[in-house]
Amino acid sequence: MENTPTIIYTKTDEAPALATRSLLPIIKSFTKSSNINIESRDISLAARLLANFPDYLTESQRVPDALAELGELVKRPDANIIKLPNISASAPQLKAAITELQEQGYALPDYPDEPSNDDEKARRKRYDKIKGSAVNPVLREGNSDRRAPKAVKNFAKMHPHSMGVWSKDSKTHVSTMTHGDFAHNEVSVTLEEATTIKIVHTDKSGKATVLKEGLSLLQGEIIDTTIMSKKALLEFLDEQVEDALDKSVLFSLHMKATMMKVSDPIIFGHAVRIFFKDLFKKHGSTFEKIGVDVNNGFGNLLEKLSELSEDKREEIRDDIRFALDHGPDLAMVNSDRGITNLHVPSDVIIDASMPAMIRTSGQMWNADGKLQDTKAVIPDSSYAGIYSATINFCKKHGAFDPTTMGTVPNVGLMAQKAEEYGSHDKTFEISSKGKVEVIDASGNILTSHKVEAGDIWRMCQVKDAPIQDWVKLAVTRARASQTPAVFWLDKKRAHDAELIKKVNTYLQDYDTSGLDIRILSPIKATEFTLERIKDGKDTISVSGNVLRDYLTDLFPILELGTSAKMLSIVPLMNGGGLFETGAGGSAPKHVQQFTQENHLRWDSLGEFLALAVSLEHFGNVNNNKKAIILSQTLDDATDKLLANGKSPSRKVNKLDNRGSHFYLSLFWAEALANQTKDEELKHEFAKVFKDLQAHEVKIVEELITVQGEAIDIKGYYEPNEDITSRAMRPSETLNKIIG
Ligand SMILES: NC(=O)C1=CN([C@@H]2O[C@H](COP(=O)(O)OP(=O)(O)OC[C@H]3O[C@@H](n4cnc5c(N)ncnc54)[C@H](OP(=O)(O)O)[C@@H]3O)[C@@H](O)[C@H]2O)C=CC1
Ligand SMILES: O=C(O)CCC(=O)C(=O)O
Ligand SMILES: [Mg+2]
Repeated sequence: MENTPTIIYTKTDEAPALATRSLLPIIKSFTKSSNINIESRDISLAARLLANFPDYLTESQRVPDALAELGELVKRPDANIIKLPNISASAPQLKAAITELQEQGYALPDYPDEPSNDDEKARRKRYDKIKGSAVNPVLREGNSDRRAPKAVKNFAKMHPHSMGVWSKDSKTHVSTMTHGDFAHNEVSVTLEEATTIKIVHTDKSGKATVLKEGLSLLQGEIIDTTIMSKKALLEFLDEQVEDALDKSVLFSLHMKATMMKVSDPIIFGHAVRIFFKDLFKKHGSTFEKIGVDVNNGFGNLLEKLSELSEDKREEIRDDIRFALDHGPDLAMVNSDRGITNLHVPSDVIIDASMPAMIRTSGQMWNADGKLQDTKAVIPDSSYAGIYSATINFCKKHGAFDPTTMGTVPNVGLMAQKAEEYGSHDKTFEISSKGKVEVIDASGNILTSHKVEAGDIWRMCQVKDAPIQDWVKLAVTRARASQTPAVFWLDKKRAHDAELIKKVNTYLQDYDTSGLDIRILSPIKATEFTLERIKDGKDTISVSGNVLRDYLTDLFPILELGTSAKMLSIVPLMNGGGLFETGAGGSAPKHVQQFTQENHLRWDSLGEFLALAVSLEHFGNVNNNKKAIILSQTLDDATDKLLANGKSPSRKVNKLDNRGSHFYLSLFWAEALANQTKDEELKHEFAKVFKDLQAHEVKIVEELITVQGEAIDIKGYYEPNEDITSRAMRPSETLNKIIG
C-alpha cells in the first residue's frame, strides 16, 4: 500500500458485506488493466473484536488491526477509501458477536457485565472501545458533503416511493424537555490560547476526584460542557408515560445510543425503569441480585429472568403483562415477535426512526401490528424541534410529494470528532452532589456546573481548523450548485453562539457575492427549508455534527425512500478522500430475508456512486486518465441501470442485489466500449460487453433460480467466507467472464 496508488474498499457487516462479495470481484476486474490497485480491509465488528484480543487467539487466528491502519491512512494525502456502513454495536450486539466467535473456536473472553477486579476492568475497557460507533469517528478526518445526485433525484421523481398520508387531526407529536436537559444547561467557551485541561468533580465535603486529565486543547477550539439533570429527566419521562396513556398514543423513545454510547444508554435505562415503574418498585431488589442492566434495554431484563426459579419467573412475567396491559401502548420494532421500542437500544436509532415514522403518516406499529399515532419522546431538546416542526408542517400541508419536492443536500461539521459525537470519553454519570469544573493549565476555571448524583455531565469540543474547512466547503457547494445555503445555528444556544462568531469571521475569507447564505435557528431553518422543498426548490443545510446525521436521513428518506442512495463524500483535511456509501445503516432485515430465501434486496447504488467519485479522485491525484474514464462510464452505467429498472426487487425470485451487479457490469462495459477517449479500454471492454450481452438471459436465470430456498451461511457476524462468497456469486457464466 505504501507505493502503489491504492483504493481501499472496506469489508463491513450484514447486508453491505454480503453485497461486497458480489460487487468487489467485478470492481477489481474492471479496474485491473488501468493500474489501479484495489485492496480490501476488514473493519467488520467480528474483525475488530479479533484484532483487539490477539493474546486470546492462536497465531493463525490473529488478524491485523485494519481500523487502526486506516485511522492513520486518513491523515495522509494519498488516502482513498470507500467506506461501507458497518455495525455500531450496542451491548447486546457486541455480546452476540462474542458468543458467535467463541462458538467458532475463538477463545475470546466473556464480556464482563460487572467487572469486579482489575483484569475484568481492563477487558471491559478493551471491549468498550469496540462498542457503539467506533469506526466512523476514527475515519472521519474531514467534514461531510452528502447529497442526492441529479440522476438519483430525477429517478425518484419519476418512480416515487410510497408516502403515508398525513391527517390534520393526527395526534402524533414530539415531547422534549423544557428545563434541566443538555440544551438548557450548556456553557460554551472559545479558547484564546492552547492549554491542557482537567475535569474535576468536587463533592459536598470538598473531596475532589479527577474525572479526566491531560486533555490538550488548541487555540481557537470551542468547548462546551453541560448536564442532563436526572431529577428533571425522571419527572419528564414520568409525565410522558402518563400523557401517552391519556392521549391513547404509542409511547416511543428515540435515541442515538450507538453514537452517544455513554449518555444515551443511561437515559434509555431511565426510560425503561419509568415505563415499568411498578414492576421495578416490586422486584427492584431481585433485578439487582441477578444483575439486570436495562441501560442495555428491557431485553436484558427478560434474558436475566432465566436465572430465577420458575415460580418467580412466572410471577414477574405476569407483572410485565399487567404493566403492558395497563400502561400506554408501546411502539413495536417487531410485533410478531413481541419486540418493543424499549427492548434493545440499537433497534430504534433516531436518525432513521423519526424519518421512517414521518414517512409513515406519523405512525408506528403497535402490539397488534397496526399503525397508530405516536408520542415521540426525545428527552434532550437541543434538536427535537426539527422533528416537531416537520410534523407540524405535515399536519398542515399533508405528506410531501416525492415527484415534485426539492432536495436538501448537507454540508456537515464532522472532522476530528466534532461536537457531541466526540463527547463520550468526556461523559460521566455523576456519583454524588457537588460540582464539576473544567480547569486549565494555569488553574483557571473554564466552566462549572452544580451536579447531583445521577446527573450526566459531558464536554464537547470542536477545533478551529475543521470549522474553517466546513465554512469553506459550504461556500464551495453553494457556489457549485447555485443553491441557497442555511447554517442551522441558534444564536440563543451557548455553543451555537460561539460557532456563529467564527462562521461570520470565516465567511469573509470568501467571495460570497451572488450567494444566498443565511444563519437560522434549527426550527426556523426547518420551516424555511420545508416551505421551499414543498415548492420544488433546493436548499443546502449547513449543520453541526448531530444535525448532519439527522438531516441526511430525514430528507433522503422523504425524497428518495432511503438514505442508501446518497452520495456521501468526506474530503479529508489533508487532501485524501473518504467516500462513504449512503448515509444509512446496514439493514439487518435484509440479511434475514437473504438467509430465509436467498434473495438480497440491498441496493448497492450508494456503492456505485461512491466508487465513481473515488475513481475520479484517484484519477486526478495520480494523473491516471483511465481512472477518470472508468469513473465517467460508471456514472453512465448507473444512470442506465436506474432508467432500465435494474435495481434489486424487494421480493424473492426476481432480480436481486447480485442481478443488479450483473447489469451494472453490462452497462459499464458497454459505456467503456462506446467511449472514444481510450482505445485500450475500448478494445478490452468491447469484448467483455459482447460476452455479457450474449449471455444475459443465462446469467439472469442462474442468478434467479438459486433463490427461494433458505441458505445457511454459518454465522451472522462472521459467516463462513467460502459459503458466503459462493452464495453471492452463483452464476458460473458471469464469474467466468468477470474472472
Ligand atoms: N454509516 C454507518 O456505518 C451506519 C451504520 N448504522 C448501523 O446500521 C444498523 C441498522 O441501522 P438502521 O438505523 O436500522 O437503518 P438502516 O438504514 O439499516 O435500514 C433502514 C431501512 O432502510 C432501507 N434501506 C437501508 N439501506 C438500504 C439499501 N442499501 N437498499 C435498500 N434498502 C435500504 C431498508 O428498508 P426495507 O427494510 O424496507 O427494505 C431498511 O430496513 C445499526 O447496526 C446501525 O448501528 C446506522 C447508520 C449509519
Ligand atoms: O456511526 C454510526 O453509528 C452512525 C453514523 C450515522 O448514522 C451517520 O453518519 O449518518
Ligand atoms: Mg445517520
